[in-house]
Amino acid sequence: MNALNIAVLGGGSWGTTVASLVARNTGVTLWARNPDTVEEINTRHSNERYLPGFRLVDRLRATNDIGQAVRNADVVVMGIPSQNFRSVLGEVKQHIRAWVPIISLTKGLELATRMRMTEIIQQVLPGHPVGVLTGPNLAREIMSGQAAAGVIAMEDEIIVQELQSVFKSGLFRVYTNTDVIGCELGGVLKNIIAIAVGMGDGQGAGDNTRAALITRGLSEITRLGVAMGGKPETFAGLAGMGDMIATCTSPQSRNRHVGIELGKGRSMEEIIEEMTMVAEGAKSAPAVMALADEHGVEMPIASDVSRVLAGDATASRAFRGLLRVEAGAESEPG
Ligand SMILES: NC(=O)c1ccc[n+]([C@@H]2O[C@H](COP(=O)([O-])OP(=O)(O)OC[C@H]3O[C@@H](n4cnc5c(N)ncnc54)[C@H](O)[C@@H]3O)[C@@H](O)[C@H]2O)c1
Ligand SMILES: O=P(O)(O)OC[C@H](O)CO
Repeated sequence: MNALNIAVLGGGSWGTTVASLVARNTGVTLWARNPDTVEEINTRHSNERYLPGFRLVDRLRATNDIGQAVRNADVVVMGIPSQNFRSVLGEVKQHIRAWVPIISLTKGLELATRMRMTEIIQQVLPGHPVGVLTGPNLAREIMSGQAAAGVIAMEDEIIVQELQSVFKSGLFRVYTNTDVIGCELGGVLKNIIAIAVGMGDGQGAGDNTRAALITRGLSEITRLGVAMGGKPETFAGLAGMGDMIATCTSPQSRNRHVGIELGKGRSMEEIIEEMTMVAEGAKSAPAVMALADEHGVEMPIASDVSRVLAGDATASRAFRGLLRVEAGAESEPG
């Protein structure tokens, strides 16, 4: 048992899952903005809206007072979707103690600035050690007790090893990595490829097609990730290939779900209206394309997905285009 106080912010699927996992190891306060969610977690040990049918660890405590969660925290964990991340950090700033590490669970970019979440943390709260917890980690599968592996990435080799023991548990194996940029971008960029794979699946594409999209998708996200400062080997690990496989093949993935519905010919408005949870790839796609332009990286799959998301192409046209592209050497884009 650790003696650290951990604040997990965000009472959605992943924030609640991580808080429940960590509560097996040490004290956790989960901050959720919805008072009903807080009441339900504290009295019934469940969060039915996001994790239906699952029981949370009894000793997990929730609050809707962010100051109460953050004031005595030794580590702050951010499970807030990317477009609201900065505003919540602004509230964190009013309560956090000096040098407390901040770990992001979020797999998106801020649309207005194209920034990664760890960049936003460094901007809003300079001096705090920053990191990400990422990898092939579908919340409901972890809640159901299936074995999984993740990665905690921080630049400081000593702090990252200390935090590894906060997050790991019997069936959740946590590896360390010092490539924060690569690990963070692996989680962000795979979401767009999962939408592409979903678009194919929604149109009845085969297993060979899915494998081609995943493999070519991995190569284009690696090119951008490396251009932005990530290490190539990170994209072959859990945060890259691992998360690509989980997200592109799981019926639980929200990003793949968006792609499937687009593939069936539905509009983004209809799809989003029916979803209660976030699909980060749909939000971050324009920022990803702007970064690809800025770094001179060709991303044909992401570019077609972006056009469909923006309503500038239909999924069936884009998908036919993806398969029609003239093939060159395997090491080249396209
Ligand atoms: N669900 C997963 O399996 C999973 C796994 C790994 C990473 N992630 C990532 O974790 C992040 C969070 O995803 P999730 O699955 O928990 O999403 P979710 O849609 O299940 O829940 C999001 C939560 O954030 C809360 N929220 C949104 N804006 C807020 C604000 N301004 N203040 C306070 N709370 C706010 C919502 O009320 C909701 O409780 C995403 O970036 C996602 O990509 C999710
Ligand atoms: O449900 P998704 O598509 O947001 O994916 C969840 C996680 O990122 C999988 O690791």
